[in-house]
Amino acid sequence: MPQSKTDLIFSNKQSQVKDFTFDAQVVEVFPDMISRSVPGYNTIIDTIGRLSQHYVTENSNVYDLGCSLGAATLAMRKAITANECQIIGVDNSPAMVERCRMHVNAFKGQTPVIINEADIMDVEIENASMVVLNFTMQFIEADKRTTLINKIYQGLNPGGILLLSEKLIHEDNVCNSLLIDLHHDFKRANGYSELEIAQKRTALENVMKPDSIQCHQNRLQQAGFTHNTVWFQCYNFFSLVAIK
Ligand SMILES: Nc1ncnc2c1ncn2[C@@H]1O[C@H](C[S@+](CC[C@H]([NH3+])C(=O)[O-])CC(=O)[O-])[C@@H](O)[C@H]1O
Ligand SMILES: O=C(O)C(=O)Cc1ccccc1
Repeated sequence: MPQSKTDLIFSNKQSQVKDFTFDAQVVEVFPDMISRSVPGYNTIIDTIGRLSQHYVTENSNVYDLGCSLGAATLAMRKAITANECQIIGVDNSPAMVERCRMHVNAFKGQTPVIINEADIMDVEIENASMVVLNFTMQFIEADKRTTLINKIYQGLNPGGILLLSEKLIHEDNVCNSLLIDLHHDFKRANGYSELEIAQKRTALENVMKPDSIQCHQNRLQQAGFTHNTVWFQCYNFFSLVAIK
């Protein structure tokens, strides 16, 4: 990923903090924002690449839903060894899609990549060996999440894998506060001020609604996934894999 500008979006006091959107201003600083805000982000991207090497099969589709600037797509394109497959990245932010296409075109790779500007709720999933939802489902309305996971299950081939990463809430209030405090410490250690932390929290309040790990696992089981395991957790962020 090319060098990114420093995220200063929430550094000045705003009289009214607006709901967070993935606009051109966010795109400009996104790599810096996500790596300073999400513990383990780079580990997760590396692991997505590793998993794609194992799970992506010949003549199949690979989906990166909510692909942002294409970090997961590029990690998979580097790692995939199977022939005749394609990666389909999807994002509904025009600014993200434009920059993502630039990133994808800046590197060469064996596996073809298509970046579609669309709502992931409208995308058909078919003949998939791997689907990535890396910190995207938390932005989908809660009542649509079951439909989305069911659609992914239906579109996966037997043996196919879903990688799902999300911010989480802990069902126990004391543990939940502890995890949030540790996340805020992490942000402070990465140079964010109290004002930046507080204003971003307000901006995300209406647009990002995390579920508990238990809620995610129940949804996956109800969709038909018989195997799933959390492979990563740091504070209130986790990543799991589910296999059909
Ligand atoms: N309904 C939707 N349809 C399509 N895209 C959507 C939708 N809702 C949100 N998005 C898109 O989902 C992405 C979420 S960021 C994913 C990081 C990436 N996966 C990464 O591995 O770097 C996570 C974060 O910033 O916390 C944004 O680009 C939105 O435009
Ligand atoms: O910053 C946060 O608190 C997050 O939850 C992570 C994040 C990262 C990038 C955009 C939106 C949320």
